[in-house]
Amino acid sequence: MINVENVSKSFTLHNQGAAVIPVMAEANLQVAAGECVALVGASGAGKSTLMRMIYGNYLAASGRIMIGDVDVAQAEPREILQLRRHVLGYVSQFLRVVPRVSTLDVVAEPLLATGTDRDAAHARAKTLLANLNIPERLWALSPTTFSGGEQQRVNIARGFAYDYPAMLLDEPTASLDAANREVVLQMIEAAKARGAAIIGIFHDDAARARVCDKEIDVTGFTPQAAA
Ligand SMILES: Nc1ncnc2c1ncn2[C@@H]1O[C@H](COP(=O)(O)OP(=O)(O)OP(=O)(O)O)[C@@H](O)[C@H]1O
Repeated sequence: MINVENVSKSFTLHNQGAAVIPVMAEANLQVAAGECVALVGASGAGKSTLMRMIYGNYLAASGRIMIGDVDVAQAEPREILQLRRHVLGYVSQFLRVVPRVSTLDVVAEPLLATGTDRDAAHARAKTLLANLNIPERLWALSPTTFSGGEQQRVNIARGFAYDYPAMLLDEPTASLDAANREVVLQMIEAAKARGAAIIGIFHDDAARARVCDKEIDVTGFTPQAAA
């Protein structure tokens, strides 16, 4: 489902004399449907950079990033938006929300955007919010004023609302209490069981060992190591 082939990346620091910093070379990675692959490697090794390239936030300098039959490294912005709506989900650590939109609508939005009717979308959103222990009195409020942990759980509910065939998870269990961590791990297991291809960054070793089928050490993609 996800195929990363010979991807490289460098950053040009325009505010520092246009210095070019190569950060990745010859990155290769395959994730089948129903499989979860963990990106591992020391801080600064390039886990987030690789994930951002797969999501299309950073442009790869070369190589192919196939999500189904779309090459994210070559796709037009319009195709990337379409891919993100129907195929590729991304659960970041932080919630980015438009003020004044209710929590229920924030969570239901990916379903409404893909044609689910309002009642069914809201029913699904309510189930997710209840499972993630967000008190019902908060559902009509914007999550802008919620605690860090509440915002993270709203973000997870939103990220899992639509059944994406491919998902990117950036530390989905960071700063969750034990009960909510367990809920999220079960959500990841359920996503795998329905056939989602998942790439995750997990600093929680036990969580990674439980839900991931293999680990890819991105240190192997640093330009010096690949040369
Ligand atoms: N926007 C950017 N501009 C310049 N350099 C960047 C940029 N983003 C990342 N880098 C550099 O790329 C390298 C990889 O960073 P990245 O954030 O991908 O590492 P990471 O493995 O996710 O680290 P951590 O575990 O600390 O989050 C680092 O040397 C970083 O300084």
